[in-house]
Amino acid sequence: MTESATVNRTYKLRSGRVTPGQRRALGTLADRFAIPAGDAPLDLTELFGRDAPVVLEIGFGMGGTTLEMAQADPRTCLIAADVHVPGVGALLRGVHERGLDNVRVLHGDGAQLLEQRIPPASLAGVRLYFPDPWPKARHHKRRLVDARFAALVADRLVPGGRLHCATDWEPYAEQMVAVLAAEPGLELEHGGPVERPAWRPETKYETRGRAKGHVVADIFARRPAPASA
Ligand SMILES: C[S@@+](CC[C@H](N)C(=O)[O-])C[C@H]1O[C@@H](n2cnc3c(N)ncnc32)[C@H](O)[C@@H]1O
Repeated sequence: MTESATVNRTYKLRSGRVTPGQRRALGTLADRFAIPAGDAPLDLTELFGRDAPVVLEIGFGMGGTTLEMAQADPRTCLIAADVHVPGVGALLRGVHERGLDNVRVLHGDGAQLLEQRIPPASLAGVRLYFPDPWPKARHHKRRLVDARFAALVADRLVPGGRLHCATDWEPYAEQMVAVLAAEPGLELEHGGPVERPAWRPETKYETRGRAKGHVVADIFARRPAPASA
């Protein structure tokens, strides 16, 4: 994987223990549900076989909440990216078992996909649920949400499109609020974190964070829609 110009770190593809079911899914379902390889910008209408709002989720983990949200809202198409092999296998399997036709899966860096293959003004939403918090100061530069990421998201959202972040790491929530508020192409909604909306199921990582007493923040920023005449 080449280094992205947008994000100041390279994410390595992560292996981990893959179950036989995940392995089968990786072998047999990728042709149907994976993002086609290559560098060319994606034609999102062609990718899903229809013209529909498309949302990108970066870092879906094992994909449980991704499946729930895709099933609950079949009119929205979802591109789900993660670097972790078992999670990709689990999501491919879940998409097949639930008969979902509104999910496509990338085994790779979601920020790089956003930068290199998602056309400007094409996404209805970007979701980032519990990105790695990189708590040590010397690792803060690896955090996904920084000024360059905010500018990239602003460019790829349609007017009125929304970035939705969630984190249980308070200093990262503060960083998110600061960089999103400073991005001229985005409007921070509510001025700061809010409680989890009912339509976002609790994620696996979030459950662990709550068990440790962490406070969870949901943060929304919108690309402003042009004022109507
Ligand atoms: C802390 S986990 C959270 C997973 C899930 N969203 C949850 O809340 O349970 C972060 C996830 O992001 C993935 N990840 C980190 N950087 C990524 C990137 N640049 N592109 C895609 N996935 C990434 C990791 O592999 C991991 O699955």
